[in-house]
Amino acid sequence: MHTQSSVTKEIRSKVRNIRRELPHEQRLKAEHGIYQQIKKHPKVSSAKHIAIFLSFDGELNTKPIIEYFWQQKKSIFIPIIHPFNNDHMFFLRYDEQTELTRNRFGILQPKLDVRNIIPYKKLDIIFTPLVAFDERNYRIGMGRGYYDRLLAGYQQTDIYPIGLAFTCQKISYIPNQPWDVQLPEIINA
Ligand SMILES: Nc1nc2c(c(=O)[nH]1)N(C=O)[C@@H](CNc1ccc(C(=O)N[C@@H](CCC(=O)O)C(=O)O)cc1)CN2
Ligand SMILES: Nc1ncnc2c1ncn2[C@@H]1O[C@H](COP(=O)(O)OP(=O)(O)OP(=O)(O)O)[C@@H](O)[C@H]1O
Repeated sequence: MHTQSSVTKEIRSKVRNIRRELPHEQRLKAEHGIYQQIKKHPKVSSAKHIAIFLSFDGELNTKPIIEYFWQQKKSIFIPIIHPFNNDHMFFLRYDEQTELTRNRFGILQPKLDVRNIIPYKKLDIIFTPLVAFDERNYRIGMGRGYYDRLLAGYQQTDIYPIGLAFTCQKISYIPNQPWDVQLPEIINA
C-alpha cells in the first residue's frame, strides 16, 4: 500500500534529482529570472530584515542575491541548526565578515554566536527553500519539518514567506499533511 508519506518521499527523491541535474545553461537563465523578480518585488524592497539560505543540493544559487541585499544595506539572516535540539533551527546575522562552518547536513551556516541571533518575529521576509511545490503553493521540503514548524501561524505575524525554486520543481499536486504550510508566493523561473 502507498501511504501518503511514501508518496512524499518518492516525490522528494525524484525532484531532488531533477534539481541537481538541471543543465548549467538552463540553471543560469532561471537564476537570472529569479533574481530579477526578487529585485523588483515591493515587499522585498521595503524589507529590512531578510532571512535566506545558503544553497546546497542543487538549490538555486542565492549568493548573488545576498550580495545585492548587502549593497542595499539590508540585514541578512541564515538558518542554523540548534546545536542540542536538532529539530530546531534559528536565524543568525550574515554579513561579509561572518565565518561559516558546515552543519551536520554539509550546509554552510554562520558560526554560533548568540549576539547574532535574531528573534524570528523580527524577520520581514523569509525566503523559504523547498524541494517541490504545486499549483496551490503547498511545498515539500527536505523532510525534517524545519520550515513547517517555523512558518506555522505566520499569518498571525507580519512575516511574509516567499518560496524560491526552479520551475522544474513544480508538480501538479502535493498530497498535503495537516501541518503543511501553504506559501503566499513562490518565486520561480
Ligand atoms: N540551503 C538550505 N538550508 C537549509 C534547509 C534547506 O532546505 N536548504 N533546510 C530546510 O529544512 C534546513 C536543513 N534541512 C535538512 C533536512 C534534511 C537533510 C538531509 O539531507 N537529510 C538526509 C539525511 C541526513 C541525516 O539525517 O544526517 C537525507 O534525507 O538523505 C538536509 C537538510 C536548514 N537549512
Ligand atoms: N507544525 C508542526 N508541529 C509539529 N511537528 C511538525 C510540524 N510541522 C512538521 N512537523 C513534523 O516534521 C516532520 C517532517 O515534516 P515534512 O515531511 O512535511 O517536512 P518538509 O516540509 O519536507 O520539510 P521542511 O519543512 O524541513 O522543509 C513530520 O513528521 C511532522 O510530524
